Amino acid sequence: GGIMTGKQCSSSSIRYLNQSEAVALDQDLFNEYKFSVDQLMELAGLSVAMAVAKVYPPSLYKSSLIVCGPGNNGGDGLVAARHMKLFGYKVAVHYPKRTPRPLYENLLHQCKNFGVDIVEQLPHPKDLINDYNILVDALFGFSFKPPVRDELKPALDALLDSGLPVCRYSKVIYLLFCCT
Ligand SMILES: NC(=O)C1=CN([C@@H]2O[C@H](COP(=O)(O)OP(=O)(O)OC[C@H]3O[C@@H](n4cnc5c(N)ncnc54)[C@H](OP(=O)(O)O)[C@@H]3O)[C@@H](O)[C@H]2O)[C@@H](O)CC1
Repeated sequence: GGIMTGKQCSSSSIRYLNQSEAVALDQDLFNEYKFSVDQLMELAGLSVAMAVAKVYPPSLYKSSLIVCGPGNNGGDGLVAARHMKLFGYKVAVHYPKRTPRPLYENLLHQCKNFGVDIVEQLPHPKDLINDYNILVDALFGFSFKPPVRDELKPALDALLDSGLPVCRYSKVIYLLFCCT
């Protein structure tokens, strides 16, 4: 049995997964439950958008910036961007390192078609506050190996140094939404 087996979701049993548990859960979802990557990514991104909207409603935090990394975590961010746009946010995506795979290319295409603004060059972290009310961290998931390489350092600095609220997420979010 995998990590999902026999687990009940109740508020008292909710806790964060560590990196190896998140990887194991992923393997369970693929191998035992036969989910596809796009299915899981759509569920993850929608859950992120719903969680963000619950904590930072678009009526109060109108303008959002989602910082997307090169892997599946970045893909979750692209999905979240599309849903957040539908929820009424003004949405911008910064996606500095693009992995040439149809999965990501199609998600980016969908973002553009949904009116998400693609920002190539970020302003200085301290100036982000002039344009945005919240940031969403979709830079790395469980395959991140520190230290961060130079190519993605500016994206990370934006998330660390803006002074804006930053929504961070992990697998646990969509597990919660699966269970409730
Ligand atoms: N598995 C699934 O199907 C699903 C997973 N989901 C989500 O995906 C997350 C895991 O996704 P993932 O395995 O693609 O890896 P992720 O952490 O996003 O990034 C890897 C990228 O980062 C790069 N990189 C690493 N270290 C670096 C460094 N120091 N500095 C710079 N770059 C660095 C690395 O580059 P590389 O080292 O390979 O050249 C690679 O390009 C998981 O946490 C969950 O949120 C959901 O979508 C549901 C479906």
